[in-house]
Amino acid sequence: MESSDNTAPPSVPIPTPDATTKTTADQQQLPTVALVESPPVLTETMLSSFSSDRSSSSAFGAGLLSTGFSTLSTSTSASRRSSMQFTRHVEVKETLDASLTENAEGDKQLKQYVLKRIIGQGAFGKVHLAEDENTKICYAVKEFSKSKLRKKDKANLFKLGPRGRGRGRRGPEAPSPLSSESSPLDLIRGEVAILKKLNHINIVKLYEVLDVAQDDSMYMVFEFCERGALMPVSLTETYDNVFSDDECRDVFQQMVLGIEYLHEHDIIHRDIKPDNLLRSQDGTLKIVDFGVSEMFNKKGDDLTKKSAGSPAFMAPELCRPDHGEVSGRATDIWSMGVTLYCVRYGRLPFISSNIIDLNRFIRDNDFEMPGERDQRFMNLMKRLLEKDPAKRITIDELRNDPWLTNDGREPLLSKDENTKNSVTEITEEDLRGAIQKINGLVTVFKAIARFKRGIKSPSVKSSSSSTRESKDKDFLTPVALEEKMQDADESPRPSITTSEAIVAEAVVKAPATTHDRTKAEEIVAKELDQALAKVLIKDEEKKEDPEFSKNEEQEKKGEEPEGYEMCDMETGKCYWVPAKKVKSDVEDNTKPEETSTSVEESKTSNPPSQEVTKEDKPEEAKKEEPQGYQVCDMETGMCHWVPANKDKDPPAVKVSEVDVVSSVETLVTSVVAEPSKPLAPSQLLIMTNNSTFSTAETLNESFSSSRSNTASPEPNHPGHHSGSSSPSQSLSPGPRLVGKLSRDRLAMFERS
Ligand SMILES: Nc1ncnc2c1ncn2[C@@H]1O[C@H](COP(=O)(O)OP(=O)(O)OP(=O)(O)O)[C@@H](O)[C@H]1O
Repeated sequence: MESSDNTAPPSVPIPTPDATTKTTADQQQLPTVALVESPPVLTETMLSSFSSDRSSSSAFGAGLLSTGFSTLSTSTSASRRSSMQFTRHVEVKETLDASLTENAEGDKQLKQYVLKRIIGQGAFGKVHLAEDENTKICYAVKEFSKSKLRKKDKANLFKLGPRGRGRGRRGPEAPSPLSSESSPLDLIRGEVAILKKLNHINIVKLYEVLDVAQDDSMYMVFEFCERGALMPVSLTETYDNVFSDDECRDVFQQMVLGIEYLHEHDIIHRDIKPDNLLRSQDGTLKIVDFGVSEMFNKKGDDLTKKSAGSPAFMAPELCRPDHGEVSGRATDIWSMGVTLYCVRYGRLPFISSNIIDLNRFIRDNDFEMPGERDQRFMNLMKRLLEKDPAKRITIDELRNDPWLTNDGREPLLSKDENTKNSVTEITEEDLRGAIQKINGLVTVFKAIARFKRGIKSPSVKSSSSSTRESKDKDFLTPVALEEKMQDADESPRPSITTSEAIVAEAVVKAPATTHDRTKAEEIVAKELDQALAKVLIKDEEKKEDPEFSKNEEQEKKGEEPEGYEMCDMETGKCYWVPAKKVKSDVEDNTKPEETSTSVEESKTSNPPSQEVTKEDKPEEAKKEEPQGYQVCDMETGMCHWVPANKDKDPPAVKVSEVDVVSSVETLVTSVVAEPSKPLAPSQLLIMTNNSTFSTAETLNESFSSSRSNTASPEPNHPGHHSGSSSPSQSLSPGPRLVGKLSRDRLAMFERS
């Protein structure tokens, strides 16, 4: 790859680990692989300022850049458009033997990077502001939980097959992270391989990848984008601090340049949204997060069947279950259109309180631009948000758009100049070399073992003891909560399900958790431990199960245990299902279920968790209307069939670890994102057998009234959408609605 070192300021050498004052014994023992000769010394922003843009470099010195967007000088944006985008290609370092130490000030330190504070939270870990102790240059260090990544990756295996595995997906020949040669870092190898190849001012620069062998974390060191994300996006609120016409144009031009560069090199980003567009101190836009990006090996090929990205930014052609192949370039352009709309108006063009309606709106509805007076902007938006991908504006057409170029007064940098820092095709060797491997399959088993140990935590108490003890505590256990609710209600009340109670219980504690996700997680983790004791197959039972013991032994020997981990594709939460159990559970599921009135009963007659498919529903096979309902977690899409018994109270819902974990995950997200509006227990999404959505509360009401009227809820065939919207459809959407949600999950909802 072309390097423009001659344009960069002189390098300040960074000491090798040996010379680093905080070198640990571990670092000395284990080799650091693939250290490169010229380490990064300056952020991309600084480099471009020094090399190509005198005005922004002086602005940097004057401290102008620490203020808001309005400080962006015209000369800076003009120079972006017209001068060469000097960037310096820096090799990405790979360090497999990093240690997390503590320095004299009590700050955590990873090699020369002193972790100063947390600046963000990603799906797989925190993002830290770090300072290089030698150069004093700041970086954003993104932490990844290996176990979370692995679970997600396994889930992707079920969902997508090997081609879709690993962050930053690519060709079918990508080695499986579970192959015998795998290392934990293989889980991000695709993303690293893509990032290593990119060299553009509007794309975040990756400097180093580090694995801390002895714990669950690995790290990616990125250039620090001082001004963070472009803007917050909310499903419910409008962001007031919208951008001026010039600022919108500047942001969009930079977006177009960055995406043109990617597309020209056959990389589809697939998750363009304001959250993934950060800004450096001088207002330079940086496209980040290549976790779901895809690189196509064949020139011009961009057809993909995959769905990824954030629902509110997804193109209409992706908003259909089982959509066929779509053009990845066109979907990126749609997302750019939604992003431009957000930047201009401070809100989303398509808004709905639930994902199914949102998808319908995106597919079928027009968007509005009330008060917009610039006809050029209106025309551009219509071409960006064109429902037919074949008619949608292309990047080449965008280059000449009257609004984007301000009628030719502010032209873009030429395509040749913009794309000349070529990306060479990622070869198999690149991919394998993206991160050097030292660990083998052992690591996989360690991760599984760790996960299992997590389930069988010694701190888990028996349900009775935990219930008794918790009465003394300042929060309610599920059982205590249930009792309390029943006391408060004169009429016999349908049994509150344990998963709801767990959520409810954590909600009780939620106000105290405020924005601190870590605290919230700690609190719910404790809750989870107790809850798991109630809902999981007991350890004793497991130990008696010869298949289970066999698996344990196999694992100890380092052999692959028989069975599989069942994972929620979105959250990556998994649990282990021994091989024999799988068979019997599936058989069990084909038999008509007894109505169970307690979690204990349901636990013995059913597997801890099974996604409900048509085949699973017992009565459907007999072509009878099934009596009962599905309980679905609106976040994960995990569903359970619960048979109804008209003469009795509605049965307690089976609860699995997956339910609990994902409920808690949803709760944590909600608590952290909207501490003032924690999820109520009734906000668990329940899909009744007439396929309308209702909350636990409305369902309970409907059962109560059906009992008093001795009439059962009208059963319709599952899968048939009534079309009527129940009041419960106005469920709180939760912050995740604008987060990532896979197409498959929506399909699952719609099929149900
Ligand atoms: N290079 C960076 N410079 C400054 N802040 C950053 C940088 N990268 C991430 N952040 C901050 O951290 C937050 C979380 O980023 P991150 O990309 O990890 O989250 P995410 O979108 O959930 O991605 P992922 O799915 O990959 O975990 C961002 O919103 C941003 O505020």
